[in-house]
This record gives sequence, structure tokens and C-alpha cells, in this order.
Amino acid sequence: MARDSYIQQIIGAEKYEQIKYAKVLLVGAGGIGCELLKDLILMGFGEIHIVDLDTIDLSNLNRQFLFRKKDIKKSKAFTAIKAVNKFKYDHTKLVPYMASIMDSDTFNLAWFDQFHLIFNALDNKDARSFINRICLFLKKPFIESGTTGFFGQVVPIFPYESECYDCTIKETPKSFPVCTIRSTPSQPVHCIHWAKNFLFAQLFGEINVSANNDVKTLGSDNKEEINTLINEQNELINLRNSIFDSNSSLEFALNIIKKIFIDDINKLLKIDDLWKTRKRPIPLDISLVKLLENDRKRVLLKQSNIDEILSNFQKLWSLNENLIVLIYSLINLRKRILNSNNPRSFIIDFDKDDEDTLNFAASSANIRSIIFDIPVKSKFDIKQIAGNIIPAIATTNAMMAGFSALQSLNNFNVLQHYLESKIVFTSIESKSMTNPSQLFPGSKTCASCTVLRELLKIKDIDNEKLTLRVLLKKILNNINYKKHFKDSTNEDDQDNNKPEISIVIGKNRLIYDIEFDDNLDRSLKSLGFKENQILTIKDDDDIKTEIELYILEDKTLSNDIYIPKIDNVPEKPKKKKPKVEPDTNPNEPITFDDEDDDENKKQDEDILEDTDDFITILDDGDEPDSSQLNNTMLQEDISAMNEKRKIEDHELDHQTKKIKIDLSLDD
Ligand SMILES: Nc1ncnc2c1ncn2[C@@H]1O[C@H](COP(=O)(O)OP(=O)(O)OP(=O)(O)O)[C@@H](O)[C@H]1O
Ligand SMILES: [Zn+2]
Repeated sequence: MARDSYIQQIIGAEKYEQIKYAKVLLVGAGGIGCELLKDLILMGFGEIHIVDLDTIDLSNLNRQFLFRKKDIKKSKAFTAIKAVNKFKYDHTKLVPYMASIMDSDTFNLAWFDQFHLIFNALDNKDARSFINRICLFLKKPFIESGTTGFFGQVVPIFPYESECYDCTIKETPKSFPVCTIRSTPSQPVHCIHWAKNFLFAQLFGEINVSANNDVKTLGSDNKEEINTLINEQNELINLRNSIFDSNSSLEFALNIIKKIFIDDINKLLKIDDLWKTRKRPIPLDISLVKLLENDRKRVLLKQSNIDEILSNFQKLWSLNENLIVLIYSLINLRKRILNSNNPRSFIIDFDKDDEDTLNFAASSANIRSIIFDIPVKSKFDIKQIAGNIIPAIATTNAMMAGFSALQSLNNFNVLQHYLESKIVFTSIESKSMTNPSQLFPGSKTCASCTVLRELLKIKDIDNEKLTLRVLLKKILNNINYKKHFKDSTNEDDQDNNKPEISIVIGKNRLIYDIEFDDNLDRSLKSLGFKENQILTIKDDDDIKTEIELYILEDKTLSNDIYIPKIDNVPEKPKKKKPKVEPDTNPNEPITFDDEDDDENKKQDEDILEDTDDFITILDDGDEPDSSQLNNTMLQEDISAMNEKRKIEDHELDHQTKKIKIDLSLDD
């Protein structure tokens, strides 16, 4: 009997035939991705392209079953393909890529367009939102999936028909004003984030010289405090240079310890206002530093002693032990920089799986906690908090992959796909563990799916004769804003009533508006037009819907420029737009802009709007349960999500009770 006879019996010969010739894209070869690839292979899909930017890590092996220990550090996509080659049907073609799906030089719109269906098996909002946007351009369905511990969901998305990925509000991590982190911590999580996001980043990461040291950013209006924080930061930059100037790694490490835990704390103590209602920190005792300084014979810093401390990663280390671990990690990190090919520009990123960076964050966070009389945490716990970890459960991943694969079957019945498809989610706390829900129409206020999206084809982008004026004329001819602007039979009037639009290229580079016409006679090329870039047309009166045009070069065009006819641009839902500054610099990288997604950025009252200005905190103190491993989200988010997902039972009236599900899941 042929190997595929069972699958034919299960899904029917007709559907199997369609699957056999279908070409699909799987984005992500992690927890869900490995399971989903196996499912798609066993279903007999004709061609599967799989993209993952990452390499295999030891911590992936417990659930990403296509990988083995020997595969560590190898590409996930290539290794996954190799593993499934052993059991795939002969007709299946597999194509792996090791790259970010957001790399538009590798993956342009035409490349995405070759697929019948796209499966997301990602772990971050940016990449998910990106695929969402691409699928909106192509009006192509995709299946979104995610898990967090025991919770998981699969959401088929039919662009401009059902809710898109951005329609639902995502949980945003909590943020705290920088001053809480840098001057007045009161919880272990504050110290952990100071160690990871501030101290480590300043000493070894990309230098953030412009770390907006203003009142709003720092969350403090105490001038003395602001000055202290600014000086502290500048001094840290100098200290970073001591990586090269110090006579020895021990000297480098001790200088850092003295500055951070004695000098800087003493400076903070001088700001009386800070300590009126708070307990004063106690700087590190200099005699401890001296003790380590005199440890020339390496009694305390003996490797066996260090190994012993590090082996007890679930224990609460003493102050001395934390100091020893910190010195050890600083010595190692300095060595890594000095041994690199280009030490002056070499940077190290914090990674929870990089022992040196984790040891640094754990020990420096704990020393700071001791100084501020905050409970210390074990290295194990700190790894969970710093890595934003919640256990990934292999079974949840397998279930979600299974539902994702099953949902794909509906896409081959073009008329029925929207009606037949279901959101599926699991929750061990509701009466039935697996709950289906119908799909809902897109949100009227969604910043992504209320935008009109079309293609802008240009025959030859290098053609110097193609000026912005030519393009503008084409836009005004083809895109009709009439209802919003007064109709008139008089030609002069009509001219005066020309739609007032602005044109933005890339993320937010304004190249034209009614008061900024300097670029009209510049060529599109000189303005930075290139393939795979987005041109946004905005109505200056903010009444009509925004239009995004995806730029493609098409040598076969009969005209120089092609823009589809849009007979009447619909009105947009009312919402604030960010102001865009004029700019004529064409060198801006291509990115999709999420900045106006106000809905998604709603936060607690005490959190200011611009999250870039804040150190982002996972949780207000309730760290994930330390008995749990390998995770990606917050305990608190899980409970919130659980609340959201509670379904009374199968009789839930979907018409009246719209279930809002957070799609920001991680695996
Ligand atoms: N922009 C992107 N392009 C391609 N692949 C991506 C992109 N962003 C994330 N991924 C991949 O998506 C996969 C998500 O899988 P998963 O959530 O299991 O994460 P993981 O990194 O394997 O595990 P963990 O985060 O728990 O260590 C990862 O393999 C990751 O490399
Ligand atoms: Zn939407």
C-alpha cells in the first residue's frame, strides 16, 4: 500500500491532490516550527520553504525534537530540513533559509507571493506584525500560532476579511521610569534590569550616549538627581575605556566595583530628597574590595572556589560570593573583548544562555540588592527574570502545530475558508481544554488593516526623468479623493480643491506635502526610491484613509509608472497621527512603521507614552515560578491571558461575546 494512502483516506483524495501541489512558507523552526514542519511533511505538502534566522541552542533540545546535541550552533532551518528528509514523501520539495524573514533584500513581496499559504511559528511581535503587513499587501491568508506554557492558540487570518494580527491589543510589558531603576530600586526585578539593561549595556554593549537624560525620560524632576545620573553615565563610558587602559583584568574589575557600588552610591546618598521616605542604601564596604585586591595569590579567586560557587546556581549567594562571581565574569568579558579581532568596536550582547553575561547580571544585581536592602535571588531565578522566561511545554507546541496544520485544510476551499476556519486555543483552566471560536471581522480602528494597500510599479527606478512631480500627477490622476473635497465644474476651482496630501517614504521620511514641494523636480532615485520600500500617502486633513504603496520595479510595464485606480478613498476611523518632519535624506533603512498603533500601546496610567524612554520591566515583582524552566512570557501575563480566554462552555454566544485573544504569544 502506498505510504500516502492513509492521509488520502483522512483528508480525501481531492484535498490531498491540492496539498500535493501547494507551496507553503513556514516562518520559524523553533518549538512550534519543528512540530509544524513534521505535520506539513506528513500531510504531503508539495513544497515547503522554511525560514529561521537562528542557530540551535542547548536549551532548545528538550522540545525541538528535530535537533540533536551534535546540531548545536547549526542553522535551525537547514538542520530541520535535514532531519525531516528522512521521512518526507518523495514529491515534497524542501527549501531552507537562514535569515530574518524581515530582510527585504532576501525576501521581497514577489517572493512571498509564490506561496499559497503562510504559517507563522514565531516568537516575537515584530516579525509577526511584519508577516501580517506583507499578507495584507498580498491579500494572502496566513495562520498565526503561539504558546506560552500551557496556553496556546492558532488564529487563521484572512486579510481584510477577518481580524488581522494587529487588530487585537497586545499585552505590553510594564515599564518603569529610569530613575526607579537607576536611583531608587525597591524590588529584585529593578536591580536585575539595572544590571542587564543599563550596567551591562553601558560597559559591554552598544553605547547609548544619547540616552535622553531629560525630565520625562528619567521620570524625575529632581535636578540634583538628574545631574548625578548624567554624570554617572558619562563616567561609565570612561570606565568602559579602562578595558584597554587597565594594567590587569583584576584592576579593571575592582575599579568598576568601586565606582558602581561605592562612589555612585555615595553620590546618590548626597541627594537628601531621595531618602526622605525611603531607606538609605549602604555602599559596599571598602575593606571587602581591599580583601579582593590583596588576593594576589588567588585564594578567594581560585578557579576551584569560583567553580564551587557557580555550581550552586539555585543557592542564594552571599555578598562575598557575588563579588567573586562578578570579578570572574568581568575578567572573562574583558578577555573576550581584548581577544577579539577589533577590540575597540567589539560589543557583547546580554544573553541568558551566555554564562559570562548571566554571571555578570546575576552578581551585580544581587550586590545592588544588598546595598538597597532588597532580597537577593539565585542565579537560576535571575536567569528566568532576565530572560523573560516561562516554560515552553512541548505538548502545547505540538497541539498548536497540529491545529495549525488542520486549519490549513480549509484554505483549499476558497469559498468556505473564512467560514470554516476557527481560532483554536487551549487553556488547562477552562472546562474544556481546547476551545474553538469563529473568526471576527477586522477592527475598525486597527492601524494595520484600515490602511489601503496597493502596488506602485515603476518601469525603471534609475530613470532620472521620473521625478516626484511625475509621480504626484499619476497619484492624483489615479487615486480619487473626491467625496472629501468639494466638487466643482469650474476647472480653476477643481485645481484649488486638489487633495492636500503628504507623501512619506519608508518609515517616516516626508518627501512632499502642500507646503513642502522642494523635492518635486528631484528624481525618484535621488529621493531614495528603491524596490521593497513603502510609500505612504496621507490626507493632510486626516479624513481619508491612508494608502500604502509597495514599490516594485517592473521592466515589462508599458508605462513608466503604474498605480492602480482607486475610485473613492474611504474615510478613515478617527485617531491621532504622529507628526512627520520634512526630510530629504534618502539613506533611511526600510522598515514598517508601527508608531501610530495607539491602540496597541495603551498602558497603565503611571506609564508614560514613549516606551523607548523607559527601561522595560517584565513584572511588578511577581517573577515567574522558579520551578519552571525555559519560558518566554510573564506569569502575570499568563493570568491575564487566562482571564481573557476563559470560556464558559461550548455554548458561548459568539455573536454577543466577542473573545479577544492576545496574540503576543511567544513560541
Ligand atoms: N525575524 C525572524 N525571522 C526568522 N525567524 C525568526 C524571526 N524571529 C524569530 N524567529 C525564529 O522563530 C523561532 C521561534 O521559536 P521558539 O519560540 O521556540 O524560540 P526559541 O528561540 O527556539 O526558544 P527560546 O526562546 O525558548 O529559547 C525561533 O527559532 C526564532 O529563531
Ligand atoms: Zn487589523
